Amino acid sequence: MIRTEGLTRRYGDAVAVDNVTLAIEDGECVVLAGANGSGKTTLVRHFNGLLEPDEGTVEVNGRGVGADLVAARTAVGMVFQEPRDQLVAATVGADVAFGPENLGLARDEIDRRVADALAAVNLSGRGDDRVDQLSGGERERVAIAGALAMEPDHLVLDEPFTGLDDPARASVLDRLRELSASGTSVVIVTHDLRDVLGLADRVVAMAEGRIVVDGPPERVVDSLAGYDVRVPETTETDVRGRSARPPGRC
Ligand SMILES: Nc1ncnc2c1ncn2[C@@H]1O[C@H](COP(=O)(O)OP(=O)(O)OP(=O)(O)O)[C@@H](O)[C@H]1O
Repeated sequence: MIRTEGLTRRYGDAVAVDNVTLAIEDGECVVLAGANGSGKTTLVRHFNGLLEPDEGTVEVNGRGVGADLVAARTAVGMVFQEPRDQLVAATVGADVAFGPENLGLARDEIDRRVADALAAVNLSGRGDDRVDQLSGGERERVAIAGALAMEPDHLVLDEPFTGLDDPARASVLDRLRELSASGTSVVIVTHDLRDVLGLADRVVAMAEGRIVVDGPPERVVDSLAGYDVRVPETTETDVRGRSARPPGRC
């Protein structure tokens, strides 16, 4: 579980996250929505200790994040909006293998994870491609694969679908659904719910650093309109489609 209690974070005098208390259960698929500047990224950067709260606490799996940063970063995988900054190796395969190698895993296990992760982002067979020759969307997919290969307890993706084509997006969404079903919590940060609303167990919306909406999509979708987030035009169908799936799963 990821839990924040009274989390407040300021940049200078400006309050970016304002007294947020939030618990994300294992296996829960949460869409964290809100307009630009509402505090989404600032909030999730606390989940693995990239930021420290000015006030309040953050726990992952029952432990304070600041007490063991390595444990928090192993437990919480993150993919950010700017994937370029997250790629570290010359080739696709080496980049995705980088994290698992640092965990000290056996070669077979690393190879399995890399192959699984590349398949999940529709990049099977592209392990030898040079990272500097990839398109922006392909880099985004490599960054997602790198996070998947870590097999974290909790996975946070910040605007993960902007540069992905339809097949890659569908493939990643399928994998996220599988991960959630197997107990990984998935947090998708976005101001555009068109792809993800039908998959979420829960939608949390922020405005001006506070949580203003929190509930299952079918209950809260009508209240999202006032918060500058984009919802599917066929919301009714999507939400009904989602509710036909087993509860508590992405
Ligand atoms: N490094 C920073 N220095 C100063 N102010 C910042 C910094 N990062 C964010 N902010 C401010 O904090 C507030 C929340 O920003 P944040 O990036 O968390 O919002 P967001 O909801 O993720 O927005 P977006 O959808 O545009 O990514 C905004 O007013 C932003 O300008």
